[in-house]
Amino acid sequence: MIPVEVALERVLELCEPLATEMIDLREAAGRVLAEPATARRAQPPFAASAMDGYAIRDADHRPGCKLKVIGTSAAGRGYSGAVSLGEAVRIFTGAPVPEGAERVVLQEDVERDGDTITLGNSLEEARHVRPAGQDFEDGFRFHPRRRLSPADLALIAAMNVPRVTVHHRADVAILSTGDELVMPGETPGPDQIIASNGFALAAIAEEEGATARILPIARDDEESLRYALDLARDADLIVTIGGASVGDHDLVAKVAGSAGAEQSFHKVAMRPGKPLMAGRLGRSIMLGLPGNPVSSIVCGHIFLRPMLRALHGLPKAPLPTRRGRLGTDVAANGPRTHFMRARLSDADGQTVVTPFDRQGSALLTVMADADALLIRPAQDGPRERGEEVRFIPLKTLE
Ligand SMILES: Nc1nc2c(c(=O)[nH]1)N[C@H]1C(S)=C(S)[C@@H](COP(=O)(O)OP(=O)(O)OC[C@H]3O[C@@H](n4cnc5c(N)ncnc54)[C@H](O)[C@@H]3O)O[C@H]1N2
Ligand code: MOO
Repeated sequence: MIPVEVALERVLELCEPLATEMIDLREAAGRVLAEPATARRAQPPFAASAMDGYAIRDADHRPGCKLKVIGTSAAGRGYSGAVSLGEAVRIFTGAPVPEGAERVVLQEDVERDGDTITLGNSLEEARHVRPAGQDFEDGFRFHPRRRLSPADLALIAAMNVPRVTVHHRADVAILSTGDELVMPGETPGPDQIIASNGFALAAIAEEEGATARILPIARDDEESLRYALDLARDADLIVTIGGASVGDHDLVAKVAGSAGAEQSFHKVAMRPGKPLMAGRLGRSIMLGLPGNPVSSIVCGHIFLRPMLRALHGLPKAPLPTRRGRLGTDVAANGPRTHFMRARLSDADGQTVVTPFDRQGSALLTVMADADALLIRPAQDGPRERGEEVRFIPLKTLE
């Protein structure tokens, strides 16, 4: 058994950024730029008004000053002339500030009578002009090391960049193994259960921006497993579920090995998730997850997410952890890092992490309710309520 950190390093060694492709910006949400986007113009490209009002000279900015309105500058249709002393141009938010004008007075601060405006007594200090290039200059390079967010897309669009170069989405093939499994909606025999884990793993993969396909269930015989692995041979990542342990029917390592898989490791000092394995099979990376539902989902978070991030071009790193206070006493931990399913709450601005009483690796109801995985390091002693602990949030957007 190797420690979780070492196992993660090993799986990440298998993951290099995928090839790149150019796509329309409209398709780029959640993708990772493989090359910087370069602004093809400054923003704003001209000094622009930040308010609706009148563009005037600084020297005319006095209470009671009377100015002649000589034209209009609207967004998309500027005023081509210049503003001299004693003159003003009607201007709207986003419109180019005409030559000569140095500030914009709010329309609320003037009185207009025909073509004349009179500045009021309480004038604002602010110029209400956005200088050209205030947001970014022409040639500005943008290369965030994150999945493109809604704001990132708007920024790239504003840079007048309609297409971007990104890493391919990882193609993840998910393969459940076991004679006991049938798909939801089928009629299980008396000794059968529903293959549930693939749905969680596919969703985790898709949340990370990968495409996921759930392959037909492989039976507990070598031929069926070989056939299923063959269906997955074009995948970037093959995730097998079950058949990873030491039972007579746990054939994944054996069949993958005879198909030419190079195993990086098998068995990790973690709970749940001990019989995890990883390696390479042909052009694919292979991640063999234990069959117990909670084990497979926890391994999906701890290993699959960082692997997909690396394949998509993000830095190789464990999932970020956060700090909180224990909501209850916990007993000493054993030799494996324990990822305890836990609930988060808030007390006086501090996050409180309370592990569920029931931690069985077959309890999907508990896993589904968990807000976080409380991390209990291997061999950690007993801990008391209120002590600081680390956890991995699972439901970040709620
Ligand atoms: N003698 C030992 N027995 C076991 C050990 C061990 O070290 N020595 N490890 C235990 C641990 S820990 C785990 S975890 C499990 C994992 O075993 P496998 O990966 O071989 O998984 P299976 O035996 O195939 O299945 C375990 C469990 O999960 C159910 N399962 C499998 N696939 C799915 C699926 N896609 N959806 C829903 N449920 C699934 C399966 O029916 C079993 O109930 O081994 C322990 N045993
Ligand atoms: O490692 Mo198993 O995943 O404890 O249930």
